[in-house]
Amino acid sequence: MSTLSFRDVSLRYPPRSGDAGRTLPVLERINLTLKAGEFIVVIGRSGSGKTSLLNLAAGFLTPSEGSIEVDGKPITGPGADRAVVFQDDALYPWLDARDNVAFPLRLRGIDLKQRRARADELLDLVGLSGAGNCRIKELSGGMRQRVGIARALASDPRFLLLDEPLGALDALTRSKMQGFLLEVWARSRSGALLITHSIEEALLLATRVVVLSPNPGRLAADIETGFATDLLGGASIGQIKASPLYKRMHDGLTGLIHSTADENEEAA
Ligand SMILES: Nc1ncnc2c1ncn2[C@@H]1O[C@H](COP(=O)(O)OP(=O)(O)OP(=O)(O)O)[C@@H](O)[C@H]1O
Repeated sequence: MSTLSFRDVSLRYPPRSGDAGRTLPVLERINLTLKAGEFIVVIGRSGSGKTSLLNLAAGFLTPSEGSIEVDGKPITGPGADRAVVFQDDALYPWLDARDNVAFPLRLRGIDLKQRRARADELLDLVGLSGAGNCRIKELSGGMRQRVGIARALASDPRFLLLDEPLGALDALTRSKMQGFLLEVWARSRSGALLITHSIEEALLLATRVVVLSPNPGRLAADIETGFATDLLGGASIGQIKASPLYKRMHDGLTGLIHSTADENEEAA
């Protein structure tokens, strides 16, 4: 089974202007393993280092200490085994939906006919059959995010890294997309690491919720949850949110995030 592991990972950013040459410790001694078939959602206060954590997993950043490993092998940069989806869909506006999805296959040298056929399969999977010829500007925000997810799946990644992918959507579309994302992940059998500000989203999507405390970011909690399995099994979001267990966990996480101390604030 594939694993993506943070081993004693610390990250410091170079000094910012006005910081008198001091580096900024952002993450400290993170130990975390994401397995294929798991859906880890990371929450924490603003600035706790969530995006930095995801960028490290993607290989866009290099740890100051420690290592990030896929199946025990340290990563040295981005790779096709890890696909990233951002809040801003980052699609290519000069390509239609099909060619956006097919783009990673083009980079792998797969011929035009084959990659377009695969792109159409992926567009079917994300519920966009028939939208292949659409220009990106003709698609709604939710549709664009689905094209982004289809594109991420094109390289058959072992890990999906999702940075607030639903953050820019209206409440109704977001709620629909949560169910959809869960189904796509379950079918792909990949490991997912998602960042969100929403405790509700974390509880509905995660098999594990990880809480980061700020300044520097440390793991404050790592909690297994079963609501995603309930959703996939046919329970409605309303049923889940009405359950006493959901309410207890929501209250517990809210309290935990508010109580996570910012060392700078404590010292002030
Ligand atoms: N490129 C950078 N150079 C210097 N400092 C940075 C850089 N990127 C982020 N930071 C700082 O690192 C800290 C963590 O940022 P990060 O974006 O990882 O947190 P976050 O938890 O994702 O925040 P938010 O919830 O607000 O998106 C913040 O103090 C931020 O100002």
